[in-house]
Parts: sequence; structure tokens; C-alpha cells
Amino acid sequence: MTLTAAAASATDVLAPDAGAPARLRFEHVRKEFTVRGDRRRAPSTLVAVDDLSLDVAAGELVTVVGPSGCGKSTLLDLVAGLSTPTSGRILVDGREVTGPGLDRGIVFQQYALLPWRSAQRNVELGLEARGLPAPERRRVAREKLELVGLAGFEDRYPHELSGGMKQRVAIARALAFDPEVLLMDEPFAALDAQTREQLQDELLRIWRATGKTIVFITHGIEEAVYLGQRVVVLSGRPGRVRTVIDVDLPRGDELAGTDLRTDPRFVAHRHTVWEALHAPAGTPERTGGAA
Ligand SMILES: Nc1ncnc2c1ncn2[C@@H]1O[C@H](COP(=O)(O)OP(=O)(O)OP(=O)(O)O)[C@@H](O)[C@H]1O
Repeated sequence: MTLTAAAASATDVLAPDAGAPARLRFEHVRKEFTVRGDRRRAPSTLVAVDDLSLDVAAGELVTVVGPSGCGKSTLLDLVAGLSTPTSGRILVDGREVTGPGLDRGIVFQQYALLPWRSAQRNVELGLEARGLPAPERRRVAREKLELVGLAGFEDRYPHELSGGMKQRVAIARALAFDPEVLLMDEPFAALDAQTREQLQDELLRIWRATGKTIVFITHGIEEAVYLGQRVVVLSGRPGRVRTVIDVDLPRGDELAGTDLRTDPRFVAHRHTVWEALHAPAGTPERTGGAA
């Protein structure tokens, strides 16, 4: 199916379920940066994201792909409240995001663990800021480390952990204060292929166990299709929603030890995302699954 053949209205693209209120809503978000001038050039304005609208339902796992520099990280910073939109709004459960908050947890590509703290104490960090008593902090941190498959590694320091383990600690830390939304910015990009695939499965398991709403940014088309219930494809800068693709694939027990990546439906979805990424600028938006 070509992109033009399945063009759909922007409203269809925005609403995963018209009846359910969005957990996360982007309303015509635009973000400009001022680029410093020099002796030859005057300062200028760079539009990183423009008129981006999207709804993410509670409990959804949405992946976001787009060309390098199209504003993916900018978008995540905006949701995290680390920067503010130039215009438009971002809402979490109907409340406008105006700064960082405990309703949003973030996992970056670089684990950002404190090297002088054990895995357990790294996970406890956010809980200390909330003023949770020590026994409660320890209990929650142990529970989250167990959830990410690190029971028994509580006392290890970051330098004693593999890259995959460090990223698990970072995920446990983000989950520790029980955020509504988990924001993940290319969290597995620095890992080797085998560890990455393992953590993708772990993330799906954690997502099913916790029911969190997850927005996952990635460069990888396969990763986007493997993880996402919907794949949001952004256009080149300024980033706009070009296409939203529903991914309808067998999950969990249905898979029964088979390699989903070789399933013809997976291959078809991957191709659809590839086509969307490589479509010429100005191609109409579309939504739906693979052809
Ligand atoms: N603080 C800033 N000041 C000026 N320009 C910025 C700033 N932050 C980002 N940009 C610019 O905004 C655009 C989008 O950057 P962003 O990092 O969001 O893209 P991205 O899609 O995440 O890129 P990549 O896939 O390569 O990581 C880029 O052109 C970048 O140079």
C-alpha cells in the first residue's frame, strides 16, 4: 500500500481511541531555537518541531522514528519539561506540562548513573528527593531491581555492571517513583545487538507487568516495529507527524518461541515504516497497518 493510497484525516491520526481521554497529548507543538550568530552571520531561528499533534492513550507503547535531526530528542525534552514549547501545549492527563514532574520518568541513551552509588542506591535517588523514609526506599528499589531482572545485583557499582545491566538500573530508577509516563530516548542504542534484543523483550515484559504508557524514541525501524503498538514516523526537520502506523503483531504467549522478526507481518510493517521514512517531503499523512 502506498502512502498516498491510504491518506487519512489528521483527526484519525491523532486519536488511538476516540472514547478514551489521552494520557499524553501534543497540541500543535512548535519548538524554535535561536542559533547564535558570528562575525559573518546574524543570529537565526531554527524550527526543530512544528505543528506536531498526537494523542497517546493510557497504557500504550508508542515508538517514534524519524530522520536524524528531525527533533525527536527535542520532543522528549519538551514532554519531560526540560524545555518549553515556543507555541502549542503538551498535556499529561489533561494537565499542561510546565516543568519536570514525578508523573514522567526518563531513560536516556547514556545511563547517567552515579558511579559512587550502588545499583540499589542509584534507584533510591529519586525516592530520597521525595523524602521517602529509608526502609521504604530500600523496599521500592529492591522491588524495581527485581522487576528489571537484577535481583542479587543490588550492591554492585556501575563499573561492575555490563551496559545492558546499567540500562536496566536506569529503567528501574525511572520506574521507582511510579510515573504515569515512561519516556525513553534511544535507550538501547549503545548496546550490542544481542543485548539490545534481550532488553527489547525485557521492556515488553515490564510494560505488560506495569501497564505504563511508554514513548520510545529510536533510530531503528526494526526496533520501532518490534516494540510499538503504533509507530509514529516524523518528517525531516522541522519534525511533524508524517504517518502513524498501527502495528498488529502476535505478542507474548502467542509467539511461543518463534522469531517475530521473520514473520511476514513484521516484515510488511517494517517495509511500511521504511517507505514512510523515505517518502518525499509533502506526502500526505496516513494511518493504519501494513499493506
Ligand atoms: N539547544 C539547542 N539550540 C539550538 N539548536 C538545537 C538545540 N537543541 C537541538 N537543536 C537543533 O534542533 C534540531 C533537532 O535536534 P534533535 O536533537 O531533537 O534531533 P533528533 O531527531 O533527536 O536527532 P538525532 O536522531 O540525530 O539524535 C537539530 O537541528 C539540532 O541541531
